[in-house]
Amino acid sequence: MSLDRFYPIFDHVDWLERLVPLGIKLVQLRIKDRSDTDIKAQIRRAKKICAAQDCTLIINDYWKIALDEGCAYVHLGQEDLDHADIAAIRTGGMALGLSTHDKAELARALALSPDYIALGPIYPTILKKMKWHEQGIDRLSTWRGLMGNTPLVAIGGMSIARAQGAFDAGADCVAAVTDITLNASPEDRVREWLAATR
Ligand SMILES: Cc1ncc(COP(=O)(O)OP(=O)(O)O)c(N)n1
Ligand SMILES: Cc1nc(C(=O)O)sc1CCOP(=O)(O)O
Ligand SMILES: [Mg+2]
Repeated sequence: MSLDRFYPIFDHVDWLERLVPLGIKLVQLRIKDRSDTDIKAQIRRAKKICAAQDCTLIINDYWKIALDEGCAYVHLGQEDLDHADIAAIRTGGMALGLSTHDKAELARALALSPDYIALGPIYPTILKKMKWHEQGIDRLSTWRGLMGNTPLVAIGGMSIARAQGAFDAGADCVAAVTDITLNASPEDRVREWLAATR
């Protein structure tokens, strides 16, 4: 399954309702600190929105709810992996994306034959506090060389101006959060991303 080159990430389904119809073909719902009932309701809405727009929906963290709700794709970080049932995810037919930040994490991820691997933070991020220093663009080339044909996602401090450098270094796809959500016009920003990555 090939990934669209533009991979926006949002923390509430309201963002998907507003922005996916602009032409987004790959999106992550990254909900934090909500009840299971609320998460389930948001996932149900997100599935409808994405199905109507032919957009691939990736659910962050909540692999069990995603499985129960018939979702097609989940994203897990290294801590999430400690508690996830990978066999259940695979038996349930879900595709799997994984986060990596160093070579040990990359080896762990590759052993699970994921559908993509994300490397971050490529640049400093203001979204969340991370123990990882910025990786830099060159690290994407290192990952590319170690990953065979597994798709590579660049994340962390990404912007349109920085995207081409990530692609040139070997990324297949660029993920972004605050470049869109903190923009004065998220709609215009999404249109700009789409134009720059198509
Ligand atoms: C595409 C993509 N890459 C990395 C992450 C981060 O996942 P994780 O390390 O589990 O951290 P949280 O996003 O859960 O805070 C991601 N969500 N998506
Ligand atoms: C959620 C997330 N994961 C990262 C990682 O490196 O694993 S960086 C990141 C935040 C991305 O947000 P922004 O585009 O606003 O920097
Ligand atoms: Mg996570």
